Amino acid sequence: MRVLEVDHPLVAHKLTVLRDKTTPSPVFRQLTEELVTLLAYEATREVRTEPVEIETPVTRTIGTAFTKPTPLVVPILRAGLGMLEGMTKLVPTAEVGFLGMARNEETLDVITYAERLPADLTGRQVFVLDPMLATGGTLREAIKFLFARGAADVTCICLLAAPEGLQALRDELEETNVSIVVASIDERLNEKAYIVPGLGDAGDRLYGVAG
Ligand SMILES: O=P(O)(O)OC[C@H]1O[C@H](OP(=O)(O)OP(=O)(O)O)[C@H](O)[C@@H]1O
Ligand SMILES: O=c1cc[nH]c(=O)[nH]1
Ligand SMILES: [Mg+2]
Repeated sequence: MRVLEVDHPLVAHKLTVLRDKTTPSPVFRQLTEELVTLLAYEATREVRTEPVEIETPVTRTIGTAFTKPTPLVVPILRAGLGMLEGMTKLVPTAEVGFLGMARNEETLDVITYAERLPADLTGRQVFVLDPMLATGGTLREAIKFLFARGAADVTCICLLAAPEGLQALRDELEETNVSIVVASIDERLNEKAYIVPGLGDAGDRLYGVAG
C-alpha cells in the first residue's frame, strides 16, 4: 500500500477554505470538485495507457490512449458523489460504478446500503472517491469488496486522512496493490472518530444533515 500526501499551494489554499466552518455548501461543493481535479492529476500517474497511431494535420505520429477497458471510478455515497465531477473532468471516458456506504456514528460499523458495479472487475484499474478516511473502516470494506470482484489495483482519492485510519489500512492491506492519494494527513481522530482539525461531516456539508 502506498500513500501520497499532495503538497501543493493550490491544494493547501483550497483545503483551508474548505475547512472553514463558515464556508457555505455551494462553495464547499465547488472547492471539493476543484480539489479532486488537482488530486486526480497525481492519482492517475499510473493509469494504464498504450501507444496509438494518429494523423495530425501535418503527419502521422504515435500518441497515447487509455488501455481498454477504461478505468472504473467508484464514488462512495453520499460524500464521494461530491467528488465525481472533479474526477470525470479529467477522465471523461471512465466507467462509473456506485457504492453506498454509511458508518454508524455510535458503533462505527459500516453498512453497505447500495451497490451498482460491474459483476466482474477482473484486471480492472479502480479509482475510489471518498473525502474522509477516518477510522478507515469504510475504505477497508470498499477495497475488500473491489478485490473480491477481481480488481487488479485500487487507488483511493481522499481529501483528509487520519493517521489512525491509514495505519489500520496498512495493517490489513500492506501487501495489496492499493494507493491512497490525499490532500492532507491530519493530526488525529477525536473521541467521536472525527478527523482533527478536519472539516466536520463531509456529507452534511455537501448535502445537508441526513435524516
Ligand atoms: O473512515 P471511517 O471511520 O469509516 O469514516 C469515513 C466515512 O464517513 C463518512 O461517510 P458517512 O458514513 O458519514 O456517510 P455520508 O457520506 O452519507 O455522510 C465519509 O464520507 C466516509 O465514507
Ligand atoms: O471527520 C469525519 C469523519 C468521518 N466522516 C466525516 O464526514 N468526517
Ligand atoms: Mg456523513
